[in-house]
Amino acid sequence: MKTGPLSQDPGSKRYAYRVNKEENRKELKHVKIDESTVTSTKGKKMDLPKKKFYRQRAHSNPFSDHQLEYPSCPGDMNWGKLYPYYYNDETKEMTKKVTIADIGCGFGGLLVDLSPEFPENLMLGMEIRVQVTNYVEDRIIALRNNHIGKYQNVNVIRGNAMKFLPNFFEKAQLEKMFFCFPDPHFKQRKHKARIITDTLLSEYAYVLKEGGVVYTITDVEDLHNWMVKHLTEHPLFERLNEEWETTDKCVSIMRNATEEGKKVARKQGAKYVACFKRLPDPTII
Ligand SMILES: C[S@@+](CC[C@H](N)C(=O)[O-])C[C@H]1O[C@@H](n2cnc3c(N)ncnc32)[C@H](O)[C@@H]1O
Repeated sequence: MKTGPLSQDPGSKRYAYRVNKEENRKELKHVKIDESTVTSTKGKKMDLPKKKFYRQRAHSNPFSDHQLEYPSCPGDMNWGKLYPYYYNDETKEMTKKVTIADIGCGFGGLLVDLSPEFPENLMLGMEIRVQVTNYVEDRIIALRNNHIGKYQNVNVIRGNAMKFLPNFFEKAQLEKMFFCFPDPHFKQRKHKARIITDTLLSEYAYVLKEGGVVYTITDVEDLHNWMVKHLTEHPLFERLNEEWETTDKCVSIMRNATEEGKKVARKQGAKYVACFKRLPDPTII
């Protein structure tokens, strides 16, 4: 499937918009945006990207070969490019690691709202669709440009979370993983494409630290029951109770921040939440 700007009609407004944004992205994506870069763009506020120019098919097959780029192991990843504020030029080391992941982050609303709430944490969105990832990158570039020093702790990569998670994260690296309004894959024969399955839960348990939390939210009751069943049956997760949910600030952010969550709210649909704690590894005798 062609998804780049060249797949569009070269005379269209969308084509021109995408080409322009692509140039801007190439120039600023990995730059440490500070006072000097803003001066070079003449101190102008940047417009936030417009979603209508990044439209793409709603679903991407998680089993197809997307020619994705991924590191052979977490240590091979160039994290300084994504979070230049946290890269020490002298030691050539990152000063922090990613501890929060938004799996299937869509248009990035959760990351943007979590960023100021967790200024000490680096957060990464992983998104499989190209244009949607481009949108989040452009959104972060504009936010960093318009609010100097802010939004430095969030970024996004195009990736398939069902295939390459341990290539990006070490064992026990993450504190929180969000699964917000994941694709429901309604038909029974498509259930294997759901992002919560027994096998994948073992991978999520691997990258989550003890006491870390998996957050799930959906408007599809059947999917909610599926996620609760699989997480409850998994030996390394334990459900957190409603009282915990009402006091945890991420739960209220997750209910309201994401684009899908807003859509559901507009339609006055139900939102089903379930959160699970990563248990300690059992002792092997
Ligand atoms: C229904 S949308 C929800 C987006 C966002 N979390 C929200 O709540 O607004 C699900 C997103 O997950 C992405 N996605 C699906 N499978 C994925 C995978 N294996 N790896 C990464 N992203 C995936 C889709 O492209 C889509 O943007």
